Parts: sequence; C-alpha cells; structure tokens
Amino acid sequence: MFRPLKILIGTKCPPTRCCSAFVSRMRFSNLQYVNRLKEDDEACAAALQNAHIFLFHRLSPLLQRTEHRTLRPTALVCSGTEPQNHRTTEESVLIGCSEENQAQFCLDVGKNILNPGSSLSWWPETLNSVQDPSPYEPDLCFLLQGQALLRWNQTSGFCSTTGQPTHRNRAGSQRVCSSSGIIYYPKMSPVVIVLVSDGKRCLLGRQSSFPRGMYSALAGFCDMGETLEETLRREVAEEVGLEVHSVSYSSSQHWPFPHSSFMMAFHASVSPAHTQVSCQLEDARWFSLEEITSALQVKTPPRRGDPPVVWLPPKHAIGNRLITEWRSVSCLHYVNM
Ligand SMILES: NC(=O)C1=CN([C@@H]2O[C@H](COP(=O)(O)OP(=O)(O)OC[C@H]3O[C@@H](n4cnc5c(N)ncnc54)[C@H](O)[C@@H]3O)[C@@H](O)[C@H]2O)C=CC1
Ligand SMILES: [Mg+2]
Repeated sequence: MFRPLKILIGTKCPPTRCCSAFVSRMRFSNLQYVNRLKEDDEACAAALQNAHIFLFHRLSPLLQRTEHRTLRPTALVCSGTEPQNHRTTEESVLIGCSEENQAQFCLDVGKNILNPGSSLSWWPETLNSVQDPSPYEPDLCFLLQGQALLRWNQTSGFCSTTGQPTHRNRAGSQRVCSSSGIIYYPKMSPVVIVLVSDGKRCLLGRQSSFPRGMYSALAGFCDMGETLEETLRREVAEEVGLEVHSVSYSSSQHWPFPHSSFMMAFHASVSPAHTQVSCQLEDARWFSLEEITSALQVKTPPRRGDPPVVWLPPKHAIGNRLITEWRSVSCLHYVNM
C-alpha cells in the first residue's frame, strides 16, 4: 500500500527556468548531477532516498491552498531513514534538483492507465481557480515537466516495433524494449502559436473545445517536414484565410496538452487592406486595444449563468504572453503618435 512519508506544505519553490537560473545551475554542477542520475540507476535510487517527491493524482498535480489563497504543490520529503514502498521507487520520475543538489521527483499516486486522457481538460480546473497565480508561477514549469514525464511513462509501456513491454530506467527519462533493445525517449509535438496584427487590432480565435468565452492566438501543429515559418503561414491561411507578411519570434513554452506540445510563439502582421477573415474555427475576430485591455483584466472564466464575457489564456500560458506583448507595443505606439 502507498504510505506517505511526510507531507510538506508550501515546499520551497524549485528554481525558475530563466537564463540566469540556468547559468547558476550550471555553475553549481546541478545539471551534471541530474544527467548523472539519468544515466546511473543506482545513484538515482540513492538520490530518491533523500528527495522531494511532488505528488500527482491521475496526472493532475496535487495542490494545496495557502493562507494567501494561492496554490502550492504538495511534496513528500524523504528523510532516508524510512523504507520506501515499491511504487515510490518504481514509479517516481526525476524532474531536477534543488540548488542544494537535493533530487526532485514526481509520483502519480492515482494513475489512470486505462484512460490516461480522462483527467485532463483543455485547461485544468485547478489552474482556473488560482486567484493570484504569481507565487505559483515558479513551480509551474516544474509541474508541467513532471506531468509530461509521468504521462509519457504511463502511455509508453509497449514497444511500437515488437509489441513487447518496455522497461524504464530509474529516472524515468528513457524506456527500453525488453525484446529488441530499442530505446525510447520522451516525445514532444512542435506547435506554432501566432498573434496576427493589422497594425491597430489583433486577431484572436476560439475552438469549440475552449472554455466558454475564451479567445487565444491562433495555433497549430507542425506537419512533418515543415519549417516553423511554413507552419505559421499555413495555419493562418487555413484557420482564417489571411496571408501574413512579416513574422517575428517571441518565446517558447512546454505545454502538456494534448500530449506534450512544444509551443513556439510568434508575432505576425497582415496588410490593413486585407483583413477580411474567412473563419474555419468556431469564431475568429479582430480585437481593439481597448477590448484587449479589458479582456486582460478578466481573471477567471465566467460561471454558468454569468453574462458572456471574453477572457484570455491565464498569465502562465504563452498565448497570454503574446497578447500582453502586443498590448505593450500598441500602447507605446499610441503614446508616441
Ligand atoms: N499555451 C497557450 O497559450 C495555448 C496553447 N494551445 C495549444 O496548441 C495546440 C495546438 O493548437 P490546435 O489549434 O489544437 O492545433 P491545430 O490547428 O493543428 O488543430 C488540431 C488538429 O491537428 C491534428 N494534429 C496534427 N498533428 C497533431 C499532433 N501532433 N497532436 C495532436 N493533433 C495533431 C489533429 O487532427 C488535431 O485535431 C493545442 O494542443 C492547444 O492546447 C493553443 C492556444 C493557446
Ligand atoms: Mg489551430
């Protein structure tokens, strides 16, 4: 039976993924340490004895509300003195380590192998209920990584060539076919997300699968053989029938839906003379600076029975970042006019 060792409420935030964090992590050999744990099963098992283990239930992170109404991940703190049960040692996946070289793992205590997608909505309810996501944000990329790795391990139990079972290494970072020795690594699907502007307005769309009232930048999966620029132009043409004429890169983000996407975000513009939308989505329309400004203030989705309101992806989604960047540049433009 699963036996928690000690529940830590409000555990210390893992480092964020900003460039400076990476540089300092390199300096203190943290990355080399994590790489060693991925390659050395014995070292990884030893590290697990004194690790922080972040808990998930059916792929959703187990969060706790703090006294400030924010949400924090729940972690077991392993002291190394108590024996660990079979599931903890066999199913925890390594996601990194702290500045003090304490290993950090994730463990799904209620995994749902038969229907692994069932617990995931397009946007997790728990994230919608965060009143002020800022203190939670540093944990988010960590949790998304853990969720993706747990999901990949849960759904990659068999070799797609031989049909035989695959076995994971201790860290959960690779799986090997028991019959052919083929090695499998976690997979991601590249996705382009693009905010199209006509100089004064930006174009947002919604799919029927989006939560009610939500609009976001246009997005689409890369086809095999395509460049990012080709995907971008194809998706904009397919979804709204427009031709973009300038493209600039913004940033990127791992996104767990539907099966670990790697989102690459761009701004693009169309000629103000050619803005007629031919929509293949549930809806797509142009938004003015004023409309975007008020939509960015809507922090929670409308509840059933509330009047319709446009709301945008939350702060930690890259769609929000694109829209916020566009708003800042547009505000500057108006100030300078
Ligand atoms: N983080 C953010 O701010 C946002 C993230 N997204 C994410 O972007 C992703 C792509 O956007 P969509 O408009 O849905 O893409 P899309 O416009 O390419 O349409 C989805 C369809 O593409 C096909 N497809 C091709 N390759 C696929 C693959 N590797 N995995 C799944 N389906 C594939 C399927 O038929 C699927 O129904 C979605 O997973 C969505 O969660 C979308 C908007 C905002
Ligand atoms: Mg799309």
